[in-house]
Amino acid sequence: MSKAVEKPKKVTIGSLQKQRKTGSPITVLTCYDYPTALNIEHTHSNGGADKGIDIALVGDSLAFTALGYTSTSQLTLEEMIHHCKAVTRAAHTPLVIADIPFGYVGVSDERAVDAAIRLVREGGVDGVKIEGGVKQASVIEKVVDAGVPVIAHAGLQPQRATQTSGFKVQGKTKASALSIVEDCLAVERAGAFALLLEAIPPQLGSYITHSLNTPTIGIGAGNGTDGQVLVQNDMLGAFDAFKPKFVRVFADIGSVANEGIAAYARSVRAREFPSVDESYGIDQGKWDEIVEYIERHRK
Ligand SMILES: Nc1nc(=O)c2c([nH]1)NC[C@@H]1CN(c3ccc(C(=O)N[C@@H](CCC(=O)O)C(=O)O)cc3)CN21
Ligand SMILES: CC(C)C(=O)C(=O)O
Ligand SMILES: [Mg+2]
Repeated sequence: MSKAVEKPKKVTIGSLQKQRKTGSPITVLTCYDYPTALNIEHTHSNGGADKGIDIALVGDSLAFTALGYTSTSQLTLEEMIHHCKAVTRAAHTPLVIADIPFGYVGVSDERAVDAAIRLVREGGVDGVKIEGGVKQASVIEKVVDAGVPVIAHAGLQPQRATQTSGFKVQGKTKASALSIVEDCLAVERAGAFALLLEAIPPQLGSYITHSLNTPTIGIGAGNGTDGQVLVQNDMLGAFDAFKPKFVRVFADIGSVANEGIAAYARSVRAREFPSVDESYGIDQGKWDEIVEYIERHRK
């Protein structure tokens, strides 16, 4: 008897908490559209939770990587929803989380809650990510109360890059490290189900991970967090406008794509493409009859 192909089991908040308890690292990767979501779904072809990419993050980094903006603050909620729809058509097994774009948190609780609900209802995502700490704890609580699971994002907060004078490592002084620890404790108390830590020293990443009961996911936060996240275009060599220190290129599809496109252009110019096999041929006798017919009838 042939073994039935088992549908992979959907990742859940519960399975992520179990991974933290058992020390099985949580894998997170950004994705922005249907093909990048298919890449992530494909990692589950041999299993489910705990096997492939656990969380697909529709990050507002798509402003840079998918839309060519020069800042994430240019990204609208409508654009984010459009990308979430494409992602959720392909990503069925991972938990899918969307960044709430710039301009929706810190204005009024209602504005943030409405944005979170639209991302779930229209974008089809499972939850949202909110940058912030102590000051954003109450809005995180409101979003959670509205029924939308939240990942909090502390340390370097790219939506505040202008206020922090650029994409700079955080938590290198006593005051800064303390304020990040306070942020993490506050968002955990507010009900965030996971915590993303960006661009902090590895010791601080481990310290926070030991201080919380909530799973931590690091990007440039060292090897002591419960999980890791990278931007898919960065780790596939498909984005080079800037390259943070924490990026490792695991496969260079950017150069493969460039080489392929250049080879296509060369083949067209050399009239080497298309070949006979790549054309819809008919035999010459038939064509001769067609030409004769056309010549007789054309005006
Ligand atoms: N493509 C992409 N990758 C990312 O990792 C990313 C985005 N976009 N957009 C949103 C934020 C912005 N991020 C960034 C961007 C740049 C640096 C960077 O170049 N950092 C310097 C350190 C600067 C300093 O500490 O003075 C580095 O060398 O890593 C870090 C994080 C992370 N996120
Ligand atoms: C870099 C990750 C954590 C993110 O927030 C994004 O992709 O927007
Ligand atoms: Mg982001």
